[in-house]
Amino acid sequence: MHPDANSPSHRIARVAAHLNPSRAQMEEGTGSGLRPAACRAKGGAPGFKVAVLGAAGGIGQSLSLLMKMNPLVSVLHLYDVVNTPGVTADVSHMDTSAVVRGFLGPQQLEAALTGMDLVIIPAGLPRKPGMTRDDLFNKNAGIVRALCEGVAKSCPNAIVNLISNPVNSTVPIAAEVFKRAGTYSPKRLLGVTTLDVARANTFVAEVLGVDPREVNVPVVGGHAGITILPLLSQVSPPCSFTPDEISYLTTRIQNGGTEVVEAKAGAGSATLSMAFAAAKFADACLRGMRGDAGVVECSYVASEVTELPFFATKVRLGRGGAEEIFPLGPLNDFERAGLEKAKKELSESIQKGVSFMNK
Ligand SMILES: NC(=O)C1=CN([C@@H]2O[C@H](COP(=O)(O)OP(=O)(O)OC[C@H]3O[C@@H](n4cnc5c(N)ncnc54)[C@H](O)[C@@H]3O)[C@@H](O)[C@H]2O)C=CC1
Ligand SMILES: O=C([O-])CC(=O)C(=O)O
Repeated sequence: MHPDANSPSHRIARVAAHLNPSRAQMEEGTGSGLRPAACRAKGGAPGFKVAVLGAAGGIGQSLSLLMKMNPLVSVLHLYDVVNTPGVTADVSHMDTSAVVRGFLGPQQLEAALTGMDLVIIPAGLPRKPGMTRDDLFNKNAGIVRALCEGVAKSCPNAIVNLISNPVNSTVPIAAEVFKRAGTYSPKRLLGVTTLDVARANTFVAEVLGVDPREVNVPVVGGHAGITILPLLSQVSPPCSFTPDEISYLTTRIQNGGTEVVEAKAGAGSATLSMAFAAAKFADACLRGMRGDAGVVECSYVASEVTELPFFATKVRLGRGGAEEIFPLGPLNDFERAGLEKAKKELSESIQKGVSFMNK
């Protein structure tokens, strides 16, 4: 090191270079929060390395903020095809310990993913009023395939939290990508259905007149319309509902996404509640990866609970991802009928994802 390298003027120059990475540096991957080796502000407490793919989007920005607040995260990589320099500069000013780095465009995907422990994927188009989640398939299938190919290449052992819709089909697509790359571990691929549980907890708590934080509703099946199956007979703490309440709650939980899409009237779908749900699920994954006992969340995973290859139920999260998949438990007649309808639609969505990869 030059004898003056630690002089006040040199230190200021170093920090300034870090704070204002030029767009050219960002495009070369030399800026974007990559800290100069001699910079004192190393951050980086022990913890996990997490990447958000689609970090400049409606979900991605709030999710990046929430992951920067998570003390289990030591390094946070923000990747998108647009606007990551701004989001990265912004989030990096939060005085929490995670070191934030931004990555822009496919030529930086490899750098964004190398060394990551957990990859969260909210990249892709959201719905507009009148669309189903399946209407997003044509655009989002290719995005998910390309990003998962990047995961297989650069961080094959990372746990993946997949948010991009239609989740019922994008998770099977991701599984096929990993199988082809020879990196597939069913335990490490988790479709995020936490927002269905958050909505179910909220709406049930409203009906019961209690704090939603005290309520836990298992939601099984998948993540679209009738495939979203709240098990109101298994609510914790135990409670009972009238037939009208069951009908109202089931419909509202299944249509929660559409309720937001219509209220936003063309400006997108759930982003804030989704970022909250994704951050909650990612935190549960990180606690499991750390070795905490008894971390259980609902998730859409490879499963033998039904005859379908993928299904959402409660799973126990551990060091390797979904370590244990819990059975459905006792269902009442209403839930059994709902399950049969859900399975029919789910089966088609799974097949659609697999066929996309076999084209
Ligand atoms: N699983 C769930 O419960 C939920 C899933 N979603 C889904 O999440 C996805 C994202 O939603 P929003 O954030 O509202 O959309 P958005 O349009 O606000 O953001 C999407 C971001 O993805 C980026 N992107 C597009 N192609 C990309 C690529 N190849 N690589 C990296 N980034 C790319 C875009 O540039 C954009 O910044 C949608 O598919 C939506 O349907 C939304 C809510 C709930
Ligand atoms: O409804 C949508 O399109 C977004 C979504 O998956 C949800 O909010 O549950």
